[in-house]
Order: sequence, then structure tokens, then C-alpha cells
Amino acid sequence: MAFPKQVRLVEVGPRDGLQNESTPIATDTKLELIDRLGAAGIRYIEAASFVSPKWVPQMADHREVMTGLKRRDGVTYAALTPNLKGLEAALECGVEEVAVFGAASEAFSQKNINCSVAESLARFEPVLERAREAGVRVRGYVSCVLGCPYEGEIAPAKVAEVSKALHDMGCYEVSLGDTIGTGTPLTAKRMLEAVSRDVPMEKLAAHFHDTYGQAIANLYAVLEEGIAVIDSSVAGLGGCPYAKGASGNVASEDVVYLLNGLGIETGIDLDKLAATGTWITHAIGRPNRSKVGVALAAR
Ligand SMILES: CC(C)(COP(=O)([O-])OP(=O)([O-])OC[C@H]1O[C@@H](n2cnc3c(N)ncnc32)[C@H](O)[C@@H]1OP(=O)([O-])[O-])[C@@H](O)C(=O)NCCC(=O)NCCSC(=O)C[C@@](C)(O)CC(=O)[O-]
Repeated sequence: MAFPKQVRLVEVGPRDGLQNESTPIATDTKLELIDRLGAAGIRYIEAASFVSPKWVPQMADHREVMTGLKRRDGVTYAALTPNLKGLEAALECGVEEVAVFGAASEAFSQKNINCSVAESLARFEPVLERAREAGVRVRGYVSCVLGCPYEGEIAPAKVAEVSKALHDMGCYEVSLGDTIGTGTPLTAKRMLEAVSRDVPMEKLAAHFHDTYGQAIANLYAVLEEGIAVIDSSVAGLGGCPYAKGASGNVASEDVVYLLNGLGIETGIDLDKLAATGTWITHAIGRPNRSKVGVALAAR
């Protein structure tokens, strides 16, 4: 299969990247990060998460973030909404797109959102219904598609089942999360083969963490299969509060460098993106986990 001509990057740094930080990060720093990402040409930014502040304290300023944004034309600013309470709050803040998040692992679902996979899907139905009424598109996430911190291996058939359920209930796109980064190109391809039998490839996105250093290789593998939407996080920020040891998402700078090398268009200014990665890692006192970002900063 040929590579796609264009790839859409979904920048999850302000949400997935920051949600796990234990030291509070100023809302202004989050807003500046989001603005810099937009200025670098990113067209889709997951800006906040309307979850319980008791569960994820770092996202407690979701209202301030969503209402404080300097919205740029052509940029979508999205938020996670696990239930109706989160959705209603996000709608009050003028959100234009939201995401629900489920898992292919029962144990992870319990730890992450305090319910079974079946209960989570039932909980998402009214979220989809209300979002449809409000004219807001809903993305769906499936966590643990290539392994679970509690259950180990996850069957591709289970990933396909949950992905299909999200697609059938109206999620316009399903993002496949290798939450703990244990996948390899072969397992990533096998999982995608199974899922794409039930959900069209153009409705799928890859959301790979780089814990085992496999994310770029895995992305190359799924690009070959036809994936054209990639989630990433500037400077490779992140980790998951409910997946111990999980490191960040694949770094956005590394993904853009890969795509540039393949002649795939993204519309993103790599130098500006790398400068954003340097800035945010200094601002929050974290190492820059983007190899490309570090290399460009050293030139
Ligand atoms: C889903 C719940 C809320 C269920 O949590 P629960 O305790 O079962 O919910 P509840 O309905 O019983 O409510 C308990 C309390 O939470 C409040 N509450 C209830 N809902 C909300 C809301 N939306 N916003 C704010 N507050 C809320 C509610 O009002 C109540 O407050 P209290 O009466 O105790 O003061 C909880 O488990 C939760 O917030 N979990 C968050 C998990 C999370 O954010 N995880 C990280 C994101 S997922 C991820 O990173 C993976 C992904 C997407 O990136 C892909 C990948 O890499 O795999």
C-alpha cells in the first residue's frame, strides 16, 4: 500500500502531555503552549480535559484553558469529556469538538474511568447524543490496543470490538492508543488489520506512546497500511496517570521529521514546532524527549 499524500497531526501535548505532571502548571503557560502550537501550523490541538479534578488535578483548570484560548482560524481546539457532566461543562466553554475515551482492557477501564468497558460504552451513548444535538463532533479513543499494564497482551479482536462500538455510536474517528508503548511494527500492523475490517481505515488514527522507543517504527508500519491521522505530543511530553511507567506520546517533532522525509504534507513548520518543544520543556523543567527537537536546538 502507498503512503498517504497528507497526514493530519493531532497535537495532544497540552492534554496528554501535561495531565501527568504533579507540580501545578500555570494556566497561562498552557495557553501560551497552545498558542505557539497553533503558530507552528498545527491545525488540531487537544487543549484540555473535562474530567474529575480529584482524578486528574492537573486538568482542573479546563474551563480557564478553554475560555482563555486565542482561537486561530482553521484550528480545532478539542477536549476530553468522559461523561455528560464533562460534556455540559465543555459546551458551556464553547468547545467545538470533544473526545470520549474507552479501553480494550477491562482492568485499565476500571482504573482509568472507574467502570467496565461495557458500562463505559453505555455512558458514552448519551454523550454522543447530546454532542450531536449541540453540533459538536466526537472522537473516540481506545486505550491499551497493543498491551495493558494490568492484563498484558490484548487480543486484536477485542480492540476491533471496542473500536467498532465507538464508530457505530457515531464517533467520526477512532484513535488507537498504545498506552504503554509496548507495540512493535508487526503487532501494530496485526492490530490495525483486525480493526480496519470493522472500521474504515480513513476513520482510524494512531496514538502511540514511545515508552519502548518503538513509536516511530510503529508509525511507519501503520502509515504503510494507510493511516493518515497521527496523535503526538510536542517534545514527547506525557505519560498516563493510570499506566505506571508509561512515557510520553511520540514526539510531534520526530513525527513531522519522518513525514517530511517521506514527502508527506503536514503544513507544519518544524523549526517553530521544535522551538515550542524547547520552550515548554524549559518552562516546566522537563527533559526534551524529541530527538529531532534536541538536534535542531543544538545546531
Ligand atoms: C470518569 C470519572 C469522572 C468517573 O469517576 P467516578 O468517581 O466513577 O464518577 P462519579 O460520577 O461517581 O462522580 C464522582 C465525583 O466526580 C465528579 N465528576 C464526575 N464527572 C466529572 C467530570 N466530567 N468533571 C468534573 N467532575 C466530575 C462528580 O461530580 C463527583 O464529585 P464529588 O461529588 O465527589 O465532589 C473519573 O474516573 C475520571 O475523571 N477519570 C479521569 C481519567 C483520566 O482523565 N485519565 C486520563 C485520560 S485517558 C488517557 O490518557 C488515554 C488516552 C486517551 O490518551 C489514550 C491512550 O494513550 O491510551
